[in-house]
Amino acid sequence: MGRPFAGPVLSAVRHGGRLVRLCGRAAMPQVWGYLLLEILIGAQGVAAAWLTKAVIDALIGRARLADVVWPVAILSVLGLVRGVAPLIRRYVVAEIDRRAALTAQDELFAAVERFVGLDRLEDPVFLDRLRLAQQSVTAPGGFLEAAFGVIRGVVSLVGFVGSLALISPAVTGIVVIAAVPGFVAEFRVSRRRHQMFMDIGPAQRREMFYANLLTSAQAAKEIRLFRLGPFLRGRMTGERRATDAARRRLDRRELTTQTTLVVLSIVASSAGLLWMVAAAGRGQLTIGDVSVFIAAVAATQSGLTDMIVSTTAAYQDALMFEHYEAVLRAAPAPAPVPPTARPATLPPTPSTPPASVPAAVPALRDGIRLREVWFRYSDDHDWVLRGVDMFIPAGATIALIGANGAGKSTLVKLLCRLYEPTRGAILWDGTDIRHLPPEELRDRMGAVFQDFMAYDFSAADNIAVGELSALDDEVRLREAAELAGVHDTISALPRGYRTLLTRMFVAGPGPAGSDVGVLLSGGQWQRVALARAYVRKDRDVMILDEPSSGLDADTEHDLHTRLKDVRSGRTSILISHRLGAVRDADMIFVLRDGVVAEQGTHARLLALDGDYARMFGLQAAGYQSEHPTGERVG
Ligand SMILES: Nc1ncnc2c1ncn2[C@@H]1O[C@H](COP(=O)(O)OP(=O)(O)OP(=O)(O)O)[C@@H](O)[C@H]1O
Repeated sequence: MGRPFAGPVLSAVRHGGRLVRLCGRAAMPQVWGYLLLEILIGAQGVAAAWLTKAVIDALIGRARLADVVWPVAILSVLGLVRGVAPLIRRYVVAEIDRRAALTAQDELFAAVERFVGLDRLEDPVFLDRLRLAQQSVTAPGGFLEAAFGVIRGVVSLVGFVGSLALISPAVTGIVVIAAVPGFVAEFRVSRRRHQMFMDIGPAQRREMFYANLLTSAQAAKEIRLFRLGPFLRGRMTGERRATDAARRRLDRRELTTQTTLVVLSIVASSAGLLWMVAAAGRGQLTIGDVSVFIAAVAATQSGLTDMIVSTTAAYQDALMFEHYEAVLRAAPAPAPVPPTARPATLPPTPSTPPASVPAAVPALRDGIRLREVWFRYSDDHDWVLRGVDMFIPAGATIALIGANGAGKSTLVKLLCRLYEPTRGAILWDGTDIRHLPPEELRDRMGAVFQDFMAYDFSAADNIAVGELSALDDEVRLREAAELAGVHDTISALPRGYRTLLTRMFVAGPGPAGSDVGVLLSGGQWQRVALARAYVRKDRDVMILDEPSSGLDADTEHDLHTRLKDVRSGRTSILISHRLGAVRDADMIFVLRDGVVAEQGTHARLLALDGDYARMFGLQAAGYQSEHPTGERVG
């Protein structure tokens, strides 16, 4: 075995060891029980063969019935073991699978949660690895089944090969040596299969994307209207055909390998049979010997084949588990959580505590400074920010404006530490936010993002996700909804705040006949997202990225007047294309070409007669021309 073969095998052994430890952590008694069962199943075959020989030889030697009672009784017990043990084994493996998969899934998602920013979740290589990691732990018991199958095979083979060797060392050698090429070939196929899984990852992800699109209610409007169905189906099946072709190539290789293995073993067993017939003819073997020999050759061959299949399956699972370990390794180590600081969670509390750190971010006193901030999403992307200098005074309401793609949303994502500046720094009262615990920093902020989430939860839960401590606090939820102007809408729903804002998970009509999921309009959803931000209105910094784009004129006006009262004395960052909505801000920043091109109050920027004045003039002119009386508006 050369280095290129030994390296992956050793690494698979290491990963396999960790996979066993994972199963042990999740279901230790079951793992031990399973191992004992496999040893028992492996040993019973050999014992049965020798007991059968004893019975046959005794009967041929005209022994009394009493002499064979015990061997026959033990044979019956062994028969029972052979029948029942596999059933128990199936149950135990399923139980190990359930427990270990639960632990592994929780650990995996806890690790994903610990990544500070979003960059990993936007990295296709990482996403492929994550998918393989998820796949690798859907049935961790599968690895044990394969690995313990090898142990069972070893126990059984040692017995049968030993028995065979007692009768004919030469035949034993032939049978064992005939299996070696199969072993090596199967390992090679295994490695290729693992590589194939990696290679087809992107195509599988695209296929999944098309499949989800074709069944998404949101996408259905455009798919029906533009008749996109056949086009998307064509792309989906195209991806499937490509992955199927890769699988087929490998299946053919495996078929060739396994056929060769079977032919080799049949040749070996035929040679053994010939020898045995000749030896029995010469009177060198008893009938009992013949029975043991036939059982041993058959068992050795099938045992070797099973071992090859089990070993390569275990090898394959261990290689796949490497992806799970890589994700866990890449995630920052979990920080200890003070027992009292544990937040309420939605949905039910995971068994592993979420990453958190002791409070270390002080309330904002002076302000947030962006110092020469440069940013691009990756080395392959263009610069979005090219040296932004900006000071956001504590307690002020500031507005960010600029053309589409100017980098406004990017800038606020940097403030939340969802990405790190490529160069420069963001200072929270003079401290670089990279030195602050991200969870604590985010705890000091509230936000409505442009692409806010519409969760398939109830209305109450949809607001409470902004502040989980308010989950059961109807007064706070209602207050937030009132501020966002959505209380009346929610109250009028069939189950008020407990109405599901989705039709995905409705279980059917309840006693009141009102268990219907309700779909909200775009503007209503936006108000729910606003309520989600308002429920944490006491936070130091509130970010509202296009909070009013879907709102009607009355609500938009309401939102901005209320925001001032609600946030008075607290820092707010407002992004909007409707300049009328931001004119009252204490400071307006205009982003252009990756830098702050203009800054000042509304009046100052108008006086400056730059971009802001031009854009404001355009919008104001639009309103004026539409005004029925022709009077000035603004
Ligand atoms: N996750 C991302 N990965 C790569 N590029 C991105 C990502 N998000 C945004 N961009 C790019 O960064 C640039 C700035 O985007 P950003 O969303 O910050 O602009 P914006 O000023 O908020 O625009 P808009 O007014 O249209 O909302 C755009 O060119 C966009 O394509």
